[in-house]
Amino acid sequence: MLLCIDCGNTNTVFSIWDGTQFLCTLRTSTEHQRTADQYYVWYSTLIEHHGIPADITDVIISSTVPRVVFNLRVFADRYFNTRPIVVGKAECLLPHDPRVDEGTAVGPDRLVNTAGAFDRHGGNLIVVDFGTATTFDVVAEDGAYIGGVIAPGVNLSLEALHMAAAALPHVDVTKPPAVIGTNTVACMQSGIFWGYVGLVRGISEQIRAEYDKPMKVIGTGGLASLFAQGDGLFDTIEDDLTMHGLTVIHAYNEENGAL
Ligand SMILES: Nc1ncnc2c1ncn2[C@@H]1O[C@H](COP(=O)(O)OP(=O)(O)O)[C@@H](O)[C@H]1O
Ligand SMILES: CC(C)(COP(=O)(O)O)[C@@H](O)C(=O)NCCC(=O)O
Ligand SMILES: [K+]
Repeated sequence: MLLCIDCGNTNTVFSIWDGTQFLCTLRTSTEHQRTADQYYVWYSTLIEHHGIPADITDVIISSTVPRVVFNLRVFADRYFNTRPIVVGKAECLLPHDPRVDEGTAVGPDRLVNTAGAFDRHGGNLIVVDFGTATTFDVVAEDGAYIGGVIAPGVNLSLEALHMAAAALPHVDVTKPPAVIGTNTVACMQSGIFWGYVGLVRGISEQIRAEYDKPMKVIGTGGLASLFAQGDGLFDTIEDDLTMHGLTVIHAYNEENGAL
């Protein structure tokens, strides 16, 4: 079985792929001090709790935080006796190489989203990922990542508002009942929710105009389903897109003898 690890700047997600389906998905906060042993204590406790028959033979890692990769490699080696493939490293083949400015280190999460989305939908796509940052990944006709947009994440923007303004409280992201807020919290929620709806709609439209071919828009990441309520933003929402991309890249490496 394959253990897929997607480490973002906020959360690290583990998912076990049995070749047909994901058996479980475990989420922990991303902390660069966490050791291989700490990962295992957390992982094995939950696996046992859920009664998952997990016989891990392979591990694939995508991490937007370079510092955590060392301990995740040790974790794979010590507890599963396997050498993981790490997306973005030379050892990991990609179905399509990105076409970006020379010297650009594209976020591995974006390469993985690209591979996952192309596998499901073919080319000419915009993938919108609501993570710590809100990213737009443009997938060309042939499946290559050709660039995109990086905007501040939804929670990051709310947090910045709270930190910078003495009278603004900490609030949760939610869809407010109206655009015109009649109290402070409602005003902030409106600014964030409708602000991001406008951002996603506007940027998607501008990408489409620049790209000049019909494109599908796919939403993913923790908050995508909330923004799906902002009608017509996405053609589809796929919460498991990054995990699916990891299985696609793993299979590609296996087929091409890189494992
Ligand atoms: N279902 C959810 N509802 C509300 N907030 C969420 C949900 N899932 C994730 N978040 C928040 O969205 C932000 C991005 O989360 P995540 O997608 O895990 O980011 P990353 O991949 O960058 O680690 C975090 O601040 C997280 O707390
Ligand atoms: C843009 C990101 C911070 C998004 O990370 P996330 O929100 O998933 O934690 C990450 O993809 C990254 O560090 N990218 C490197 C720069 C680039 O992709 O061009
Ligand atoms: K992400």
